[in-house]
Amino acid sequence: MIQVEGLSKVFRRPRTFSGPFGALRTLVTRQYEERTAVDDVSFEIGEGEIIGYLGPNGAGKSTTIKILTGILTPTSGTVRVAGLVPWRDRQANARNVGVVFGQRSQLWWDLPLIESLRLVGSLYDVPSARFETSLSKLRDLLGLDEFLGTPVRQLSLGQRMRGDLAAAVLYEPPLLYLDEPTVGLDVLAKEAVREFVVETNRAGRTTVVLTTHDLADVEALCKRIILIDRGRLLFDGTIDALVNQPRRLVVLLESAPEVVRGVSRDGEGRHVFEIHDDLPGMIASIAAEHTIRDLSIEEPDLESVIKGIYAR
Ligand SMILES: Nc1ncnc2c1ncn2[C@@H]1O[C@H](COP(=O)(O)OP(=O)(O)OP(=O)(O)O)[C@@H](O)[C@H]1O
Repeated sequence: MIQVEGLSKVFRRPRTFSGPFGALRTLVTRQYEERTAVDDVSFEIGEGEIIGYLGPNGAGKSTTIKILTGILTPTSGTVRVAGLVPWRDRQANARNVGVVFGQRSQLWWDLPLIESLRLVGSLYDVPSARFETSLSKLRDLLGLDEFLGTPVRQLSLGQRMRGDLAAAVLYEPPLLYLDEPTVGLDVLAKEAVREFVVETNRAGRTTVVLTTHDLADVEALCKRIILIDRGRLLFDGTIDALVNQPRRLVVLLESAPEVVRGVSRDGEGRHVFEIHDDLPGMIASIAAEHTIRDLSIEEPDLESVIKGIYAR
């Protein structure tokens, strides 16, 4: 469904000067600085997958999504989305994709939700019978009835998000980009969004690319994740492969030596050992040479594993 090969995006913006006459200096010097937002990234996403596209703030996630939706042109690399080059075939590509940005609505602020949905239907040339069937399914699935006649600006965040989701899938695109779809929502509303994504993916084999900082979304929805940081791809694989790592023994020693059994002290003065077999034997051999102040056993969880990858 999506093929990305050697994708890079470098932004070039005027260098700004501060201080007295800074604005004038910015104007007259015309110096530019470059920022590489996406740096030689390659991946493939198959039909029907739900992928978590993750990274810390400024990692390059939105820039990648903007390239995949055709809003931005890359500096180099090749991209195919359902066989199309998104920035060249922008209109055809737009028909293949639904997009939801959690931080801002795509709906018409002053129109009742139903009118916004009708407009989306006509913009995407959805025949009226198909529109009505699709709308009636979405009314059930997203519980739209109680606020279909309400202007979008009066909707609560959770209602607005349900409206945005409906607009994104009304024309049944094979591909859905969700950018922080649960940001700011309460627990129940988050759950409703996740159920909707699972159902949409299941019913129409819709491919979903999800960017989020909420790892509960990722654990609920994605089998596979792609991690990027500072524009570079750090990991591409299943969550199972990430989390299925040895448990760890964390030890705080009285004398805090630099190295114990080949393991260096970390920034918090702890020694962290991978547990492969005989845990009591491991503890006994450490205790034979050092006084143990504290010890604990850590199960690998997605958050700590991801933090570990970012820290590398
Ligand atoms: N239009 C632009 N002009 C210049 N620099 C930009 C532009 N858009 C993004 N950047 C820079 O590119 C880098 C990647 O930004 P991007 O928005 O893709 O990150 P992100 O992973 O989506 O972050 P977040 O999680 O905070 O939304 C950042 O350093 C950002 O400042």
